Amino acid sequence: METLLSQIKSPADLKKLEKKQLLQVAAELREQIVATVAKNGGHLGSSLGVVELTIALHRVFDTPRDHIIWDVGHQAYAHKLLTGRQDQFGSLRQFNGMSGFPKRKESGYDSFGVGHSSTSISAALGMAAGRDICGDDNKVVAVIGDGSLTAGMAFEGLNHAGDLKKKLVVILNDNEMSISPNVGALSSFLSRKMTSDTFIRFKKETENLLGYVPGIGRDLVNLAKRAEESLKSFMTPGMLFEGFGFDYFGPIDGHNIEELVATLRNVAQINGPVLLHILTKKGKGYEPAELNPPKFHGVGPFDPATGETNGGKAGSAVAYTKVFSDTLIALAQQDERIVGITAAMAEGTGLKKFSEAFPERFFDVGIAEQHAVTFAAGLACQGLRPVVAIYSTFMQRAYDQVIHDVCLQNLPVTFALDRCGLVGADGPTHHGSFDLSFLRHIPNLILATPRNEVELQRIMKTASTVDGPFAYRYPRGNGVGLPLLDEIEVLDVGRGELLCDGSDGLIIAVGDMVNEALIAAQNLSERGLHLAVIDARFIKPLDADLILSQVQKAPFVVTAEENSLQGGFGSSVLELISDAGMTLPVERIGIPDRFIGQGTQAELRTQLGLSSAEIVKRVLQLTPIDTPKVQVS
Ligand SMILES: Cc1ncc(C[n+]2csc(CCOP(=O)(O)OP(=O)(O)O)c2C)c(N)n1
Ligand SMILES: CC(=O)[C@@H](O)[C@H](O)COP(=O)(O)O
Ligand SMILES: [Mg+2]
Repeated sequence: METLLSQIKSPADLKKLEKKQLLQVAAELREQIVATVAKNGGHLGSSLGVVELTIALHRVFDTPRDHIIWDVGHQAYAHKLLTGRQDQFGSLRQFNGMSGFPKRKESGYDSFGVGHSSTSISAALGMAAGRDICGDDNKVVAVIGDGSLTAGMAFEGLNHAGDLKKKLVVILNDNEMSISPNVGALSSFLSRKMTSDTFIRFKKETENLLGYVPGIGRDLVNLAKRAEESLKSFMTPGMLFEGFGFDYFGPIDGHNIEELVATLRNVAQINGPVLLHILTKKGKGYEPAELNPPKFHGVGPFDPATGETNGGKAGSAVAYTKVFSDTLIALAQQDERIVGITAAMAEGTGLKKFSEAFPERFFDVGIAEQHAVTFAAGLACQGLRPVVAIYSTFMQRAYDQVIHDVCLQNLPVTFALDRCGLVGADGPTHHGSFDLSFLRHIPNLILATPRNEVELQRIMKTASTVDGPFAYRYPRGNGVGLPLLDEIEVLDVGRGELLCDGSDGLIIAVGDMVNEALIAAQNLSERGLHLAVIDARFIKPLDADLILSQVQKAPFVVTAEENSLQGGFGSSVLELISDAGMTLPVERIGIPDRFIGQGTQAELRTQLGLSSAEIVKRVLQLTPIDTPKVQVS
């Protein structure tokens, strides 16, 4: 039977439907989203939570002339399905397939590209201001979640919007969840917990105070009691947004399409900034996601009938995140100065376990990477040893804080950068391709990356002994399967490791690429070429003695890293060689100077030549003609 959804080729078709048919569209959208995410993995709960909102938005607004800007964009699956992309939806998050986030290149309906949080209000305000300069009259709507509203950037946008007074609709999608339950005073305020707490305290204090007034005390108390109800209704989340110069409406039920449509029609007419507060349930309509929102925030393939995932990858190797998590707990047991900080990623970074082991020494600061770093600097000033666990891509947000607040003052803050290099299906917004480049030139900062899980343990232990800033980065996925250490040794800072000797050429690698280098060296030695392999381990300080001593004997150097070639590890080796006055051919393997798409990590690494095969190929290109003729595998 043909579904209603399949008849919707664009929002114009949605507008033609009867009101009563919209519930069926909502159900069909949910079915399609669950079926596709169950196969491909993706951000399920957030998308299910805004199905009704998405229908209402495309009913009321004239998209794409009117702009909808989705914050983070992980909730935009229904939007994609209603805007002419049903045929491609099966390729969601696949190699060369549809992006999991709004992307301007993908569709004219995706008004703003996104993946990182809290940009929607600023972008929408820019569009509204641009519209007015150009004399247009299209409408602009930002949709932001309560989690994303915890970032300073969202408030920078609100602050400016209240000043510019442009015609702009901001929809606050409040489900009381970030990835984990949302945190912070703002979250309490929105959920009215603060309203009632504050109110009760206010009431008690007032009663006490008034009760003491001689003669008329009791009357005043009674008067105050009569004012109670109006006072209560006065203390709403609206006060906050009205303070920013917005007209506030809500909260309304974000799953009631009729109410949403009617309210949106009204707020769309208001000639200034408006905030519409809607209440939704993350995972709405799919029970496993409603019951366990963190699991279904971003989930791998699962059985749609039960919600069961396969419980992790086959094999004995442990995920780097878990190694980080367990090792940090072990280190913190020995050193009570260690505290853990996350910016709303307790699950993803593995700090959840730390928070259970050391609740007093753990901080979830909300989606506030900049604050996380400066907060850590403050803790370090107090003699503590903060470990800030942030995905490489999100650390981009806190660049100045790393330099100005931590490194300039040489404070002992450790940065644990998970998801370095290529992360896979989240694609270009989330690859951690740039961290070596944006960190390696910062004075005082030590920068290291492990080739396997045991090395991660050693680097972590080393970081815990250093009295200054230290960053280490490790990839998404599993280690190589080594048994973990109970006794972890401290490394010499800046000391690399010669893993394989040879004089026919030199490969210097970091991170996972060291393992590829070893495979390549083995392959080449079977062909009669004997290459030395160095695991530089520290990108800063580089092990100049080791590297230059090997460079002296080598006819050429190949560097390998899973980081942007621009200003990355290979560049640092080039600088070292040049500064030493040496000249020899240097080939650099790494991520090229463009944004990399989505796919599995394996697909992307093959596409970009981040592999032993590519190292072999480059070596053979550099090797003099009279070496044995060999086949490139
Ligand atoms: C700068 C940045 N930090 C962290 C993240 C990771 N992240 C993605 S969604 C999310 C929670 C968003 O919560 P909310 O805005 O309330 O949306 P919901 O998932 O509840 O719909 C987080 C922390 C991100 N995308 N960008
Ligand atoms: C949308 C977002 O930013 C996060 O949900 C991110 O996708 C998580 O990535 P991991 O799945 O690697 O934890
Ligand atoms: Mg939320």
